[in-house]
Amino acid sequence: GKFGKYGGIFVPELLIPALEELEKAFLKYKDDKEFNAELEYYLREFAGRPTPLYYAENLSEKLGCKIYLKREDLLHTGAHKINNTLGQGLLAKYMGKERLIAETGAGQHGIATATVASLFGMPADIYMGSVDVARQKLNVFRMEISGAKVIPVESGAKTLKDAMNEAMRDWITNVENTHYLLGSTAGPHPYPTMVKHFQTVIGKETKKDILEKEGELPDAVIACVGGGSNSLGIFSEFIDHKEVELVGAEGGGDGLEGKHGATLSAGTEGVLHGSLSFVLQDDYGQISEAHSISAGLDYPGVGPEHSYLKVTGRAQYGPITDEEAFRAFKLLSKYEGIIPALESSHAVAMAEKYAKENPGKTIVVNLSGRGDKDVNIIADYMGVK
Ligand SMILES: CC/C=C(/N=C/c1c(COP(=O)(O)O)cnc(C)c1O)C(=O)O
Repeated sequence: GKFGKYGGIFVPELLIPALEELEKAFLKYKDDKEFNAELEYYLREFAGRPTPLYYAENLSEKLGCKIYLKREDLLHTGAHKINNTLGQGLLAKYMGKERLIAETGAGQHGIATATVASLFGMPADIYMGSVDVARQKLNVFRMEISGAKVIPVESGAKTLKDAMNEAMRDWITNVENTHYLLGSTAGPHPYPTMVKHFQTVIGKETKKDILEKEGELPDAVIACVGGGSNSLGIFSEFIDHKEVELVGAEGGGDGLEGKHGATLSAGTEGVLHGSLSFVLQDDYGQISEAHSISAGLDYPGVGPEHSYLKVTGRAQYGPITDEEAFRAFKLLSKYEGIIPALESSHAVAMAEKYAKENPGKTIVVNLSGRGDKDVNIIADYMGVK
């Protein structure tokens, strides 16, 4: 469970047996015919896969590049998160677990967990920082109407990091009957490997479609990076093709001089939530408070595989500020009639920057989610009452 030196298992002794049980089950079922037939059934009939690889004609005109959008925003529940929650939810069922818990920031992973809990007839407790409960109200309502319990977290920054702390604490107490459905490629082994595995369906579809449409691989694949799952899901199929540039857009918040969540752009090596990766920390090793207009990127850690891709130079990462993301949110809404999640807006803004420096290239942007959840944040940001 290592990516170079990154990854590993840095957890209290109490969690080791649960992680070993989970790894054993994942290795047993990941290539199992029956498991995959059932997973593919739900991905197709329930979540709505495959998603389009849409040629954004107006945006391409405007940016002077060929821009393709991978439409994970069209999935049931509105983001890529359901790829992972269907995989882990089914695995939990096969393992005989009776209860699901999860952390959430943007509420997309939360609703994707609540949705599969309803589908598989399990109770779900979703931990969510009270700051995020306030700024992603629509998703809190959706989780509760789906039968899940949203547990506000009041510790620390009251955002994603703190929600993960509480979820891990619950898991330690209830490890016998509970599966912790971790929502990104972070955390202790096997989570970074397992979550990426369930997200690689994005990259597989993208590679097939771009070859059909263009007859060759794209020049660049661009995605936003919070914990790192939608980006690894789409990067995965291109990593071995060195001619394809992989670009990650991080939450630049107020800029690198101010508060942000750009862990790979400005962080250092450290341990958080059970794995060695890059983190935002002060000189004493205390994890710093992150900030991003988008709750899903508002996280002072990042998955260990991204740390490996960064130090080996296989992928490039840069910050996109709140302001740049906000402008890209409006750009896509106005030019393509697609309202993106604020997280995904960071990838669109990064594509704009890439297009300016690389005219005439072919770019694939992972549109990880839709922006319904964010309209009140945008309205406030615009000063619209
Ligand atoms: C697991 C906590 C992250 C959440 N969301 C992260 C997110 C992200 C960033 O997460 P990653 O793909 O895992 O980097 C990108 N796009 C959308 C639409 C997101 O909602 C959540 O709680 O919904």
